[in-house]
Amino acid sequence: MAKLMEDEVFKAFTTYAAIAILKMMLMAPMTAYYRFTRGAFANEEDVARMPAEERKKKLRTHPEVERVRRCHQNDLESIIPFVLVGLFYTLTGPEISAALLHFRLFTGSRIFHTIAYIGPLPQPSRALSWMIGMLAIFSMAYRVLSIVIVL
Ligand SMILES: N[C@@H](CCC(=O)N[C@@H](CS)C(=O)NCC(=O)O)C(=O)O
Repeated sequence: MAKLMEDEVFKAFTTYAAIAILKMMLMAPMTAYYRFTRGAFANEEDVARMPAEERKKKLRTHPEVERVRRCHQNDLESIIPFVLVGLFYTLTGPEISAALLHFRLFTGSRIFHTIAYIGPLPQPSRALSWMIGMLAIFSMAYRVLSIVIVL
């Protein structure tokens, strides 16, 4: 394990995986921020301390809160596969330049995806950033499978 931690590709992977995971985790406090500022809560107990006439009004969905939640959901659909496939890819011993290209493209694309989703920026900016992230994962998966495939 200590030896793995000295490997340049593994260190690069750990760096970018940590950035992507932290970005994804930021979506939770961002959801909370949107809930409070837009006054849109999900559970009875969240509004229990509010005056009775406000309670019903605040127990609702809000388009901007839902947008942040969809963005968070999309991160989960993309960043978890990146962390798993990226780990397998790292273990195949790729060139550092190729590995960095994959990790940077993926992480950059996810940061841009969030900006495009929350902004919101006009399409196809979000779709393109999502596609770049997916391509990076598929390209890593292709290398993994072409090296280790056992059927
Ligand atoms: N679960 C996604 C699958 C396809 C996807 O991830 N599309 C990208 C590019 S259009 C996206 O940002 N979808 C919006 C979303 O997941 O809320 C969906 O329902 O749209």
